Amino acid sequence: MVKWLTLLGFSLMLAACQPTPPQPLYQRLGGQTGLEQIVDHLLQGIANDPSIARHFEDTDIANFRRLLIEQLCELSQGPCKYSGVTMQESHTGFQISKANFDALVNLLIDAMQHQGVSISAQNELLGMLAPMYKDVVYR
Ligand code: HEM
Repeated sequence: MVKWLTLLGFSLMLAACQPTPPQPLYQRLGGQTGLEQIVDHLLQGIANDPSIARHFEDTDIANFRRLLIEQLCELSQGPCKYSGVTMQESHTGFQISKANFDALVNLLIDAMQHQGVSISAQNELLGMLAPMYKDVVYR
């Protein structure tokens, strides 16, 4: 009996030591509220940087905000479905440069940092956005 209880005790201890799986990225970005705040901070950064803001002169910003939140939510496995057009379609004709792209990514990093998002979650999201470079720059 004592032997069984000892064994059970060890099993419970081992179970407690198992690393807990990381939360989905969506949660680590702060869920819907977190994403909204990240995007709002990013929009503020865009507004303050004339080299990026000039591209958005004719853009419906409220719609862009809604679509960007939707896209980031879907990418991070949140409960959303992106309803916008492809990255290639939406960026064609804007002649966005590599410097523009890097500047926007830096503003996003700044926004995530401000929101207290962990470095690993930041890198995960950035890793998902990096392949979009070819669809955004010099289209
Ligand atoms: C990975 C980086 C980027 C992501 C994830 C992204 C995402 C998006 C999304 C979701 C939309 C809305 C698409 C739609 O209307 O259906 C959009 C539109 C737009 N993006 Fe980006 N974007 C990125 C980089 C950039 C950069 C670097 C610039 C310029 C500096 C830029 C300028 C624009 C503009 C001007 C529009 C609005 C186009 C319009 O008014 O129809 N984007 N982007």
